[in-house]
Amino acid sequence: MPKPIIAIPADFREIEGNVWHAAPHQYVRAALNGSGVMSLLVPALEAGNEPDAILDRVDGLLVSGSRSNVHPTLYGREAVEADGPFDPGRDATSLPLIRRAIARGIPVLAICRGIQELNVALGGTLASEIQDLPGRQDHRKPDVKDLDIAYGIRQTVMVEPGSCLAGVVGAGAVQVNSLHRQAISDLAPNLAVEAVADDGTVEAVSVIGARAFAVGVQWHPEYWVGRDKTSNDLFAAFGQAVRAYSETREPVSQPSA
Ligand SMILES: N[C@@H](CCC(=O)NCCCC(=O)O)C(=O)O
Repeated sequence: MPKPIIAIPADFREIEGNVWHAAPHQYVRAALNGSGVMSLLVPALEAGNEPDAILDRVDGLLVSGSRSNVHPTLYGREAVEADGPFDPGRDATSLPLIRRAIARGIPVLAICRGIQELNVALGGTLASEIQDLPGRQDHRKPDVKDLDIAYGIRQTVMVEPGSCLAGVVGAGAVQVNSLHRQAISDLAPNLAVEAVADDGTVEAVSVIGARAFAVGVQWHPEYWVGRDKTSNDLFAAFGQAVRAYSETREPVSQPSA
């Protein structure tokens, strides 16, 4: 039985003077080693992607982190300097894929920028530079080159008892990392908060009434898959949901020759 396949929306990135569609290896590695699934990257196009044609061919959606931010016009306000950098191709690709995957009951795991896209895709808003807001801690990526330090586990989040996430990683205090400047502000109508940080920052959500696994986390479990139980449990649960969906997915009918 071949491994199921998930889609990962790529970033539109300038690398060595050219433009690439790229995603960090840590997500592909976590999907393979933690979920037992293969990954296909979806190019970050402002136009041209057809979400349902993509989703017809995969068994899950993994929405990765990125240093870029969702454009504020997508949640009803004008952009200011603090809201950048932007990636309109990523926004135009990721948000429709999220909406259609949830509507079709395709498993979704959304990480960091991904939880922010999930919230915006379903009608919520974001706050920028949250470390400057009263009472908020500094959740930003540490300015170091060593990735084990940058992605170091350094904050406690409280997982809501009875939540979807509690069923995966357990309720109560969980130790996670933190690499973000934005966070959920107005929660989308059909999202439920599943974990919060000490300063009230929303750290995890799930889709109310979702037909399949549909969870977003503000931290980066993908980096520690294979070395951290919480990370392992989250990707294992995503993999289980993807395999369950793959057993029900209709093969794509090829047009007759
Ligand atoms: N841009 C958003 C989301 C942050 C995020 O996804 N961070 C992971 C990438 C870290 C990096 O490579 O810089 C925000 O800042 O809130």
